[in-house]
Amino acid sequence: MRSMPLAHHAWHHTNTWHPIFSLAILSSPWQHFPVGLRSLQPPVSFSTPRHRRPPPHSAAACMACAWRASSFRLAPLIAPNKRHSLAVAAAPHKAAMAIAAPPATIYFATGNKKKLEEVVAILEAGHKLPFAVQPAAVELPELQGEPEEIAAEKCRLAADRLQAAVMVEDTCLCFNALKGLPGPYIKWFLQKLGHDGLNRMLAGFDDKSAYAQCTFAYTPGPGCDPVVFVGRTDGRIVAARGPADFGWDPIFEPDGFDQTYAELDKQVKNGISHRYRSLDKLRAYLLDNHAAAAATGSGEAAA
Ligand SMILES: O=c1[nH]c(=O)c2ncn([C@@H]3O[C@H](COP(=O)(O)OP(=O)(O)OP(=O)(O)O)[C@@H](O)[C@H]3O)c2[nH]1
Ligand SMILES: [Mg+2]
Repeated sequence: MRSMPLAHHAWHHTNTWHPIFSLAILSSPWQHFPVGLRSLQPPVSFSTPRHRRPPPHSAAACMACAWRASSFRLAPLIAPNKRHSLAVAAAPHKAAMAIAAPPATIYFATGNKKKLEEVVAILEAGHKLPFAVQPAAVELPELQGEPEEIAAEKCRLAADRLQAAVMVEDTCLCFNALKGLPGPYIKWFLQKLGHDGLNRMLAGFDDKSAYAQCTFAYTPGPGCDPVVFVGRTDGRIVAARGPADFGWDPIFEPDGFDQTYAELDKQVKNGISHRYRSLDKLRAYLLDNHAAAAATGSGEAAA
């Protein structure tokens, strides 16, 4: 342990499980998920460090850590939590390592077809990516906590399930009068209350302002801590207008428009949406890493 570089020490020993996730998972539909996910139920995985290699391992031998090192140096837009900051601050040996190129295929794991449609449209409309993004229909648990932590954990679970590079997103609808609620719990509020009920939640408030927030998380593979990117679009909650084929689109009117998300042309929504804003940051991050890896000659994208 004494010979373990400080960054690795920080990595392995600050990467502890937040109890709120264990509670969420124990009390969620998680229990019914297929074997790949079930095998991760507490206490097996969640009480143990998330890095699968027994610490301490050689930093040079760990491409996962090499990737992390490059991502921390190259992506100031990432919203690092305390653990990340610690790892970044204490990563001198990592900085010396080669930059790993993004994998050739990244899976977008979601159980929501409408999200998938928008992600595909947003990616197709922007800079061409030097790697493939493939959909993976994976049912992921609805976790509790802060949006960044929820997205990161979804990402870890999906990467474990698919044994691949994965991106996921988690979407919030936040009412300012309710200090950000329903936030990440909007799915349940929408299911139980519908558009009218969501409007009625604000009946006693003058402030109808709200924001839609999307948090993308990406990991190059199982065992690697995800990086997260947050995008937000401000607006207000209105009586439902427009097609009701995607969630709460009919009751969210983005600032600067007199149409709801549902009424807006899809291309317009995909140019201003919370999803566009976070996915655009992830795209920039992946392109930067790809360019940096190419510049250092550290390699072709791995399969
Ligand atoms: O009107 C909408 N416009 C959007 O742009 C949008 N994005 C997500 N949603 C809904 O908000 C909840 C998020 O929950 P969520 O992030 O957990 O998604 P999900 O469970 O459907 O899929 P996933 O978690 O498998 O990816 C779910 O009810 C989604 O249908 C949206 N509704
Ligand atoms: Mg979900």
